[in-house]
Amino acid sequence: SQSGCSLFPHSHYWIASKRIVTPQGIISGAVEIKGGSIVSIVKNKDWSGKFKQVVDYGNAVVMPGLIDVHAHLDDPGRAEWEGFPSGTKAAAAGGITTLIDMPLNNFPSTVSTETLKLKIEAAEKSIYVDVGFWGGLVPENAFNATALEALLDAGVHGLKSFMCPSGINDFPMTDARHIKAGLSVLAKYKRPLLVHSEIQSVVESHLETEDGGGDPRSYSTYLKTRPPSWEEAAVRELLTVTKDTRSGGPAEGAHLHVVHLSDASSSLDLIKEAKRRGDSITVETCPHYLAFSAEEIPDGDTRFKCAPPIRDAANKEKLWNALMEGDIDMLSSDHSPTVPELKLLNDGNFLKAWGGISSIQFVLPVTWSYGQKYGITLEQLVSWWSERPAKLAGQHSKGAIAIGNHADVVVWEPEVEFDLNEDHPMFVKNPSISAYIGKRLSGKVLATFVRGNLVYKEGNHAFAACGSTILAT
Ligand SMILES: NC(=O)NC(NC(N)=O)C(=O)[O-]
Ligand SMILES: [Zn+2]
Ligand SMILES: [Zn+2]
Repeated sequence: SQSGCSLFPHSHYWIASKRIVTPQGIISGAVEIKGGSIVSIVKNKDWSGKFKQVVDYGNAVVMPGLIDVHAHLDDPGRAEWEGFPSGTKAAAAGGITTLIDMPLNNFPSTVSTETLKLKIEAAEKSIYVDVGFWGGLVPENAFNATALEALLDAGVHGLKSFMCPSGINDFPMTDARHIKAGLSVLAKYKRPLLVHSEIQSVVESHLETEDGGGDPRSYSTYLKTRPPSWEEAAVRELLTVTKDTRSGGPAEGAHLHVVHLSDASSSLDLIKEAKRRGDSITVETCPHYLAFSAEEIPDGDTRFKCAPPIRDAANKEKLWNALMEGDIDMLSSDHSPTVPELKLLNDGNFLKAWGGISSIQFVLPVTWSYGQKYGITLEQLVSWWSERPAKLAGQHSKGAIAIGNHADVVVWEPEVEFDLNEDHPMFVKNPSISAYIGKRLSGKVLATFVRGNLVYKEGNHAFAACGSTILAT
């Protein structure tokens, strides 16, 4: 390790624990790390006392670092909303070792080789974890295969598009024709298309432009403006093109990933059906849809505003069931912060406030804490937060504690509870806008290693930002 990159600057050492989560099960033993990679994994009886550089974490859990495939770090252009330094410090403090940054909310949006270059320049030397990039699929480039290929050649891991207005002027929405064209290019690269799946219906959008038909400080007013039928309409439309991804189809090799599913009813049923038919499709949901329900969102508390919206408690139960059944494939943060002024916290107007939940540092304890009721296991956490996200983002050397993989590791204590208040070290730029502040959670991150560098330890970060930008090849 270069000096300053690690709080434990050794290039050859062992991480020991009684609970190491591996693809072969949970073992008691040690993980040998050399030159930033995992070189061996040994069971307790085989190693005790033999090695010199051992960090023994006792009963704390050692598992692969989380991979967040959906984060908006807003850099360059809107770094006051988050930015690479604070966003990746928060990620490291939350046990996330890799994140894939979304192509919008930064300015300019990442939709070309030139704008990707700006992203990479902004990220270099200012990231504490590994960071990759999604590129934007927008009307301007969708029918221009040369431009899309250039963007994919330049290293984006796949593309992202919106089927409704994104709220960002230089990131317009796409329709099924654009998506079909994008998929045919992605097929050659075997990379995915991620889609924000809501289609604004004329009648209901009318409500939003008016006053929502009710008190704008009441969450139910906002909820009515984005009904589940918006998600259902989008998924239905998407499925007209995902059949191209089937084996032997014109876009075989491409993959469609539905981001931040909130509707656990018709939209999910359609996705399940498409999977059964052999379409290459996956779906994620986010901790805020699993933690909160519409009924409990206080009037005027716009920290909870996001799109698609958090729905009722019955829907939340269905989301958990779908996750436990394997119908929802993975989790992501959809960390989408802004400055407190745009959340309109004083005004409390749900119709006008910025939509997006600030969460990146908290997703591990949130998933764990709210999942207790459903009996979630450490292996499921790893599957939802590491293994499957790694696969989606084409990160074959990440996502598992396995020999040959990058030494990307989170060490945490599932049983330790804490209050998310001013006493808890927080690294997101604008913590006041996070819906999780004030909650009591279980699951404290002790240490985070990225490629063998101890980048975070009990409230402290490594002196230097030595995360890598990861480009698809
Ligand atoms: N422009 C945004 O970042 N929007 C985000 N906002 C949310 N989720 O409320 C998103 O992912 O759609
Ligand atoms: Zn979205
Ligand atoms: Zn998002």
